[in-house]
Amino acid sequence: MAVDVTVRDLCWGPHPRRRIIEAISFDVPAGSTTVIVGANGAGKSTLLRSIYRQNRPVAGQVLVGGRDIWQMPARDVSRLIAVVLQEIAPDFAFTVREVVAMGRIPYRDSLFSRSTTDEAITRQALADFELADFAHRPFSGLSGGEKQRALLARAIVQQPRLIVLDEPTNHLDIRHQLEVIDMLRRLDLTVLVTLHDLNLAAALADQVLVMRDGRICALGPPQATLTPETIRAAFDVQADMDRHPRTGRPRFSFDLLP
Ligand SMILES: Nc1ncnc2c1ncn2[C@@H]1O[C@H](COP(=O)(O)OP(=O)(O)OP(=O)(O)O)[C@@H](O)[C@H]1O
Repeated sequence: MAVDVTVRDLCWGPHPRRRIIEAISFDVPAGSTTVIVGANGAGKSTLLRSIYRQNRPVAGQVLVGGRDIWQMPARDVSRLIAVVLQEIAPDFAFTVREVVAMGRIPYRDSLFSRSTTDEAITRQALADFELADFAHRPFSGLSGGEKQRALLARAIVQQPRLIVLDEPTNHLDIRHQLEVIDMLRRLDLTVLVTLHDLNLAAALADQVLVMRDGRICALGPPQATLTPETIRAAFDVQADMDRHPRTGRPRFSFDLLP
């Protein structure tokens, strides 16, 4: 079951005189999708790190399902939140099946115990993500897109209530990008995701959070936030917008400012 997320007055910086994100507040209703967009260096990944319990905030709170994640044991958080990161993991000496099965670790009594439930969930995810044919190949031998799919499958077998994804479509071809968006739309989970592609963001989001220089510069449904004015303010580009013929959602093409 999905959980809601509340972020209040969140600030983080590497040392007291340098803040990278400042006074970030927003709510993500249970089961909804919030897409974070912003220029390179705007602070998107830094914001996510405080939400999935990597960077302890210097001020503010992150509540997931009403609980402050910085007051919870790490193991409990790992049953609540799954993370798919932008950096492809270094070349593990593991097979694809082993990498996907790692998502079950928060449910194991010991690192090496494995239940038949773990096996069944892992097998299903390998099939759902079209990874069954690669299951026994080394993870390191996969293409960038195949690795990304394996890391998504690992997040899903974790059976989280909230999934946090940093640029999950980065290495994917257009069909696999659309499949990831479609999968995220169908998940019965709360989704928090950064995307650089504003057309994908508009297609997926219930809510868009636009960041600029470590702060929120727009927050709300895509029709209200992904406007040429906001895009110009956040990215310094000119955006021409029309509506998608089937969904009515915003659709863009871009140019450098004259
Ligand atoms: N631990 C750190 N120490 C110092 N600076 C940091 C640290 N972490 C992040 N930064 C800086 O904070 C800024 C925001 O980085 P962040 O990775 O959050 O941006 P982003 O919006 O995710 O960018 P991109 O779209 O390029 O992935 C960058 O200038 C980065 O160098």
